[in-house]
Amino acid sequence: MISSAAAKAIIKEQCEALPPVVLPIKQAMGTVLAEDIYAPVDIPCYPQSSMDGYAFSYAGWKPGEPLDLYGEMAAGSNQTIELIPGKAVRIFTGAAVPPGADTVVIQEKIRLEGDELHIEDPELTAGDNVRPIGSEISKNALALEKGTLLTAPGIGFLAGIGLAEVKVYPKPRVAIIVTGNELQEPGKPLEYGQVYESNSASLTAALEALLIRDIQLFRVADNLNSLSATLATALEQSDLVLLTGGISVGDYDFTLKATLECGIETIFHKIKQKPGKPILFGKQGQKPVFGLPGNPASVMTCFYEYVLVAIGEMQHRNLTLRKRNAILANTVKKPAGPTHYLKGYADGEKVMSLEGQESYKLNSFARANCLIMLPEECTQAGPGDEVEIHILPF
Ligand SMILES: Nc1nc2c(c(=O)[nH]1)N[C@H]1C(S)=C(S)[C@@H](COP(=O)(O)OP(=O)(O)OC[C@H]3O[C@@H](n4cnc5c(N)ncnc54)[C@H](O)[C@@H]3O)O[C@H]1N2
Ligand code: MOO
Repeated sequence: MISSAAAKAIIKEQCEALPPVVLPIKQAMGTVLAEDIYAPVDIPCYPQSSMDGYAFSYAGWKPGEPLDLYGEMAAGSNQTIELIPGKAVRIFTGAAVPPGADTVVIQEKIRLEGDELHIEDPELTAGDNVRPIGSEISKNALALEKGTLLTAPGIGFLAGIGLAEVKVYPKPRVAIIVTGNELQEPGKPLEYGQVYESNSASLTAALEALLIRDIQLFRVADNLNSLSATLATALEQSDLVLLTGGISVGDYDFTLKATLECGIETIFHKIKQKPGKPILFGKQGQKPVFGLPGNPASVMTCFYEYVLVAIGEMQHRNLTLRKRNAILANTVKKPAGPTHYLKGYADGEKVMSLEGQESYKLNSFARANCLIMLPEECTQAGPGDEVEIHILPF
């Protein structure tokens, strides 16, 4: 059985970025640029007033003397005014500062007497309140580098330089296959021996939090033929397959067999850890496949510790949970051997291991904001001890 750290390294090495696609920028949130972007135009592409006020030539003005008012420039106006020294044009924020003018005085700092404009701003200097051509970015300059994660402001920036689409590494299309005869849909009454199916809900929510929207859900009974057929379909229609359940050693656990029938190469099966020991990671060609142990807390732990690593590689970004050290507030015990991931709640420097760590329980996970990582050799840690925590992305 491999260690948790080795498993992460293998996933990172085995997964690769999906081929780049061109997307409308409004669909590119959370993707990573697959090319350098150069500005197609100067921004701003004309000298632009940053305030409501009056534009004039600073050199053509004698402080203390009034300027003659001459016309108006509103934002969006395309009229061409050539301003001669000694005159001032009424101007509004965003409007083009006309040729001949180079400075804007704000309207709070003037006095009007008929058509005479008296400037009452002793601090005013040449060029004030005017955004020069190309002052945000000049034409053909590098706007954003390949590898940049597109955030909301980043998308706005690209729109602001006039781009309608961008070449990015796309988000994966994900298939979730939940297996188990005992599973009942939430909202329906439970029969004897049934459990509510929750893995598809938690996985879908975790994927949607990454803005992954192309998610297909398959529910399959514990039957090798059905599972193999469903897995084959899922592989055809997605970039990443997540199975839950059926990966252990029971007579009705068919996940490993189905992956082999579908030509999936097993990269590893089982990690020296708790929860989630029987996890399987395989690939069909370049397509990653995870067999997640069915217990709901194992599914979530494996998603955040391992599946995120794979999705990050596929999207050309690092999605690994952020790590830091924290001071443990209570006592935890474990046998030497496996790495343990405990549901924890971190508050400032301190972290508390929550009640209810068994892998069938989500009630502690629902209140957690981190996972406490207890390394293989650790057998006990207590109040005041420093532990490594992995911050959950919510
Ligand atoms: N003899 C052994 N038995 C088990 C071992 C072992 O090493 N030897 N490992 C245990 C561990 S650890 C885990 S984890 C589980 C993993 O089992 P499977 O992946 O085969 O999962 P299932 O048996 O199908 O389900 C486990 C558990 O989770 C519930 N479940 C499954 N799917 C869902 C779902 N979609 N929503 C909610 N709950 C689900 C299922 O009802 C079971 O209670 O194996 C141990 N056994
Ligand atoms: O390691 Mo399995 O995930 O508890 O219960």
